[in-house]
Amino acid sequence: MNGGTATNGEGAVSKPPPTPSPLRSSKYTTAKMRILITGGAGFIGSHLVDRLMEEGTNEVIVADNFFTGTKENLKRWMGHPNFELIRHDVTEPLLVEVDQIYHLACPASPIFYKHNPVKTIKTNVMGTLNMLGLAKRVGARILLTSTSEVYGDPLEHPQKEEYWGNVNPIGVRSCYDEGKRVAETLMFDYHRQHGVEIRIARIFNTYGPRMNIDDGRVVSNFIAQALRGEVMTVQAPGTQTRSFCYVSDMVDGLMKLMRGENTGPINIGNPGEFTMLELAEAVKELIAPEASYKITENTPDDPRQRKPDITKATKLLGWAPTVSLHQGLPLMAADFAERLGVERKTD
Ligand SMILES: O=c1ccn([C@@H]2O[C@H](COP(=O)(O)OP(=O)(O)O[C@H]3OC[C@@H](O)[C@H](O)[C@H]3O)[C@@H](O)[C@H]2O)c(=O)[nH]1
Repeated sequence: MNGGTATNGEGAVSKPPPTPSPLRSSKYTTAKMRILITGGAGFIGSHLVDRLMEEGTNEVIVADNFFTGTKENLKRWMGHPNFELIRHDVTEPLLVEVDQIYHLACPASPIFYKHNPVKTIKTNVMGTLNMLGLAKRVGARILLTSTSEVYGDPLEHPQKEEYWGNVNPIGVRSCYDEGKRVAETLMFDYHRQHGVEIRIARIFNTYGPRMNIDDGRVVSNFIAQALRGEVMTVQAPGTQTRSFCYVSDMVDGLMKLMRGENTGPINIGNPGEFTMLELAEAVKELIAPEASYKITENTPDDPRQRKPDITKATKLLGWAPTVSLHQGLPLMAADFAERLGVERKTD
């Protein structure tokens, strides 16, 4: 918990955060931590819920508006005494007494976040303001899942946290990348002005079981297409690169960041870098040798390269990814095949 006073960076001291209700430490409470996860019904959020619930000592509250998340992802925990699910949109204020907030809520697939850009930027700006207001009121530590998209179409490669990015402020991706940049600003202003304990993760492309099958992102598209016997759609030119992190590694990094002493921002991602053509080849090799691909039209402002420098995560959090793309793709394909009802040859 956030115990003492904090300086606002200009020498002034802000008020100490409120102490939790005395009932929280009564003998009837078995949970050590009460943790709110916004977007907890989504892909990364639900894996984080699993990890926190499996620890057995946490009470987990999920707030989700189910725009891209689903109850299905959480069905394992429904009815568990340490678990609560609230249908809630973070653009509205939320009042719950918690110790930690993992603030993940926001559509993350470009086709979804561009679908209603005004809503996306509201989610990033008002949603983060609301969660910071909550953190301030109850003295909770808050972690924001920011994104590699804050680096835009990066002119430095690989991307270090010190790089300020190359972002188009009026483009079709701006609702997301500028939205997350403002969210980071809000986090630091609440930290400096009000002493809120913040953590910022810049997460790079993440994949794994439970991604929406028609999510629109590249790994889910290629796997779903390969399993359905469709042609994989490599968007031009195909030489653009991404670095793909398996979801269990991502969750591990987020938890280490939340529990460590560094505010961040810290890059969490797998530095293995692949062109989209190489990714299509890997899906062919590992999942469906008969699959084929075609080059299709790309969308505006698509970053040409992306690869995290994870020196900070390694040094400050003792974190590094453990699952390679070649190990992770078949695990995700098994989940997709099951959900699609596709029989796969296992020889
Ligand atoms: O079917 C497809 C989909 C996408 N692509 C390409 O694959 C690359 C990656 O695209 P994705 O849609 O998966 O994701 P992006 O890297 O553009 O954005 C992502 O960045 C990091 C996170 O914050 C978000 O998950 C998301 O915004 C792009 O170059 C895109 O052109 C394809 O080649 N084929």
